Amino acid sequence: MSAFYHSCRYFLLPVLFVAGALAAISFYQVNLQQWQQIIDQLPYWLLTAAIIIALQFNRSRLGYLALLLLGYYFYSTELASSAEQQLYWQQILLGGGLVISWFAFIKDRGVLSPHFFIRLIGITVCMAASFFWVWFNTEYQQQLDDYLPANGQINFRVLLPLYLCVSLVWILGLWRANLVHTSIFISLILWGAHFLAPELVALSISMTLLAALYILTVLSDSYFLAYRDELTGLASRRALFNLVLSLGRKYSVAMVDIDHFKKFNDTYGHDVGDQVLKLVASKIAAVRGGGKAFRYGGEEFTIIFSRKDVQSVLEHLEAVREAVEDYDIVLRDEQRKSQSKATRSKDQSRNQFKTVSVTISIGVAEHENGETFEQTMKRSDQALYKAKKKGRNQVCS
Ligand SMILES: Nc1nc2c(ncn2[C@@H]2O[C@H](COP(=O)(O)OP(=O)(O)OP(=O)(O)O)[C@@H](O)[C@H]2O)c(=O)[nH]1
Repeated sequence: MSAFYHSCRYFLLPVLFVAGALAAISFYQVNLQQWQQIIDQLPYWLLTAAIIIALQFNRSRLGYLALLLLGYYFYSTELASSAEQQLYWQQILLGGGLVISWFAFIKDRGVLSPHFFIRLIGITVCMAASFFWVWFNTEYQQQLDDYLPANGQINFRVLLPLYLCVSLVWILGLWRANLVHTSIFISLILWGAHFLAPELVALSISMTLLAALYILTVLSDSYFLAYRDELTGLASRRALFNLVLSLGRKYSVAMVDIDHFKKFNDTYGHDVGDQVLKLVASKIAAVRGGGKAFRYGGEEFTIIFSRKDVQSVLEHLEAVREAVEDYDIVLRDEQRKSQSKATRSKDQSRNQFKTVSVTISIGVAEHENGETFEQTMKRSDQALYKAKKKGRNQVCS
């Protein structure tokens, strides 16, 4: 998966999705008014659900964020008068912004662990820092105005840390795109918008959206963990057996195995073996003819062709075999990281990149009437064994 595709899928897409939802809500705002009472209660229910689900699936950062948002929603709708909120809006905006941003940089940890106290201390420090920052800027406003350029007005100066946080979290989101991070980034934007442009989105709407986003993030992340192979990004064996339940009578199963992979691992090391597995997996995933690729386990892959007989899939499997055979894999030289820049450019000029290549063997079988999936798979395994015995790097049926 290219880095661009990755950041589109895990960062830009959710951001656009939330922006689209907000646009739709503001478009239908008039129609929603009759549901106002329910909408005002929704954040309580959904944020509570988000806390339970996030903690259940060990996504502690989203759990804590949902808890803090729930607390803030209760404070602003039930506890504080609007005069009190006006008085401390900068501190709360800045403190909340710092907390949300800090969450983007830490890891999910167990709730019942010493990390819980570290999170509490962190939240307290963020709030204290924001109170101090606002006090400092107000107290020394005159002196700061004298020394700083004209655009260093009080509001801009007070909120400067927030702007920096948004930029940092945004950059981190593009670089390390994942759904939890994107949810944190969106929380930061909606948090800022609530204070700086309150007319844009009602608090109940933004809280409801965030709670829904957290729940979706946790559930889809967990689905991904269960059904995707972490190393190659292919669907996992569990996903394969899920798909089997929906297969009709006509399908073909191909088993793919990298040739002499043990020797490869022994020669180049397990890390390089992992790199090669990833690259081979990307070639297998590109199979045409409606094939769906899975990592079966180790260096074995399975391709399922629904509604296809063996004769019609052979050319596509042959194309995959050729693609792997023709692929010169350039190895990342781990030593290069520790070399000086000068040595590295000398190495490059001597063209010292190491390239390797591997081959794969494939066995394929077609489902026959009365057979279970396991039996068809066993026959494709036997065909794979035949391919290995005949000298490897070929497709057998
Ligand atoms: N690097 C790496 N190696 C793996 C992984 N999973 C399995 N392997 C290795 O794959 C190798 C499989 O070797 P074998 O099943 O003996 O077969 P082979 O060497 O590929 O030989 P043939 O199948 O007979 O061509 C073992 O050395 C495993 O350690 C993995 O995730 N990463």
